[in-house]
Amino acid sequence: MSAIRLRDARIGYGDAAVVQGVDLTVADGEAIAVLGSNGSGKTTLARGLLGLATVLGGEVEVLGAPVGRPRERGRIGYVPQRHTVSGAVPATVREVVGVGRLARLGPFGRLRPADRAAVQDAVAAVGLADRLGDPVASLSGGQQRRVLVARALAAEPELLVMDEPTAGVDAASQDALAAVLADVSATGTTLLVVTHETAALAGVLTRAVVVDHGRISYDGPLAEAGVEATTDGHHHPEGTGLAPSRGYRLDQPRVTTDGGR
Ligand SMILES: Nc1ncnc2c1ncn2[C@@H]1O[C@H](COP(=O)(O)OP(=O)(O)OP(=O)(O)O)[C@@H](O)[C@H]1O
Repeated sequence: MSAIRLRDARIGYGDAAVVQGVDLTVADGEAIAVLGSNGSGKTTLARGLLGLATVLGGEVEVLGAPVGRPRERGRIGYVPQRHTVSGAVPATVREVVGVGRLARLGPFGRLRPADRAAVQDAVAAVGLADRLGDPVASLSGGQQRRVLVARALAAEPELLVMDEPTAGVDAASQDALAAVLADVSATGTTLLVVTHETAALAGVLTRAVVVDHGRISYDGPLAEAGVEATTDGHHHPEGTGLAPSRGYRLDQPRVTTDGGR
């Protein structure tokens, strides 16, 4: 079974397609990066897999069933773009991550000791074990993104879709996150990660697709995806998440068309 299978997919909002003509098959257990310039349609593609953007045509199948078909909760994990946890919710790290675990249990589930252990493990995996009881609102933006990653991990999903999980996260945390994703990938979880920053995740994500004006312009090894290193080579941990902040610039993805891919 393929974890993800798109055939001539058109995805958008209302009746306007943002992504079109997309063919993409991701095998179970694969780890794939979705690259491309701002506004190219990466997020829309990811949201289409989750039923959060509209499939306007073609086929979009996830974990063996068309998107939108009711499925067991918790099989797909999602880390949304940019959003930090709502500061208005006076929830602790443990509670927010626990919600991820509840998704796996279903509407009437209750967290049992094994589930609480899974929550603790997920929080520890993102390096926030000492913040379990703290209000999420008291954490930095980057730490809050790690809470969202932990929330997705806690469900132990078969497919994990992440939209710029490293945006606004400092370099040390990016490396920690890469190690977590390597572990998750090693357990057979399929990863699809929208990112502008491939440097930290290059060891985990082997394949890449480049989205250009709503179409896939490259599909192949991440290492050959035509990204170019920034000239200064410095980290910019204060990155806003709105622009590439580290490692590689993808504003103008260079995809060669001379037969060398
Ligand atoms: N909810 C929405 N309703 C209507 N149009 C949208 C919506 N979300 C995004 N779009 C449009 O879809 C296009 C692609 O946006 P998308 O967020 O998919 O790009 P992206 O590649 O993820 O960009 P970035 O790298 O800046 O996050 C943009 O033109 C945007 O205006």
